[in-house]
Amino acid sequence: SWGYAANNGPDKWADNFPIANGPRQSPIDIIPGEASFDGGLKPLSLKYDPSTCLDILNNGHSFQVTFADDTNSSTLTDGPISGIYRLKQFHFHWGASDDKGSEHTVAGTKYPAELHLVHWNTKYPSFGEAASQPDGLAVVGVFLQIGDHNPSLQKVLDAFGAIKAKGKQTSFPGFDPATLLPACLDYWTYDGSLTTPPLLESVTWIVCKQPITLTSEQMAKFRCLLFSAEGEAECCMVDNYRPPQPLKGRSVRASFK
Ligand SMILES: NS(=O)(=O)c1ccc(B(O)O)cc1
Ligand SMILES: [Zn+2]
Repeated sequence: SWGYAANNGPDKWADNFPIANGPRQSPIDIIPGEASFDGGLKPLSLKYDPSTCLDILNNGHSFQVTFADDTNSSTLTDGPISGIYRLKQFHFHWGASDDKGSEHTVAGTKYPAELHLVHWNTKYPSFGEAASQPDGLAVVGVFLQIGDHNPSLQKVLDAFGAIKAKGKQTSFPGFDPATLLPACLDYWTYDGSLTTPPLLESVTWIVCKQPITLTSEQMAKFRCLLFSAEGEAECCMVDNYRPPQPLKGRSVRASFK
């Protein structure tokens, strides 16, 4: 099935997922000078309850931390969206070296990694239903850049020993994803898609301007995970990012001047 290798990677996804060439695909290159400030955009309201944090999983494409989404305990409201969106999971994309790894880029600049906090619109009965609707999902993207040690991220990295191979999962209680957010929540927003198959065009993207930091040693730990399952030839989980896609006439709005 799909992956990030030459034979099953982003350039091949259109074979099985023709929407890969659709009108609102993600990620994109964000050009700040071409984004239009929209004074009507509200500040993001992210309210997360650490008790909804369930487990951490290596799904063979990334690792993800999954949340209980049966109540409105961990939500995204305001910003560019209307209504209440529930946090379902967060995951990352990263490179084989610190000079690449993010999915969105900023005037061509690649960051070493990108965090995605995935939320679904509670006007629909479930994540699966929402994922097929044009206003079904809202993903908050946060860039990672090399700098100071990140104690919050270290808690996630410390769980990697239990999820090295594809399909491994372990309980991960009490983690507060708000500790992964930058101090400043200025953002760009545009209508886009999932960045992996099925590439559904159901995402309101909310990309934070300010990165969070981690050390190069912390970044190196991401690269110890495996795409491969136990017993298979080991394949390091790196370069699990889709490159920027054509804007196709879309507007990118900025919440800040
Ligand atoms: N990379 S992403 O945030 O666009 C994303 C989120 C969820 C899913 B999924 O649930 O299949 C796929 C991609
Ligand atoms: Zn993602």
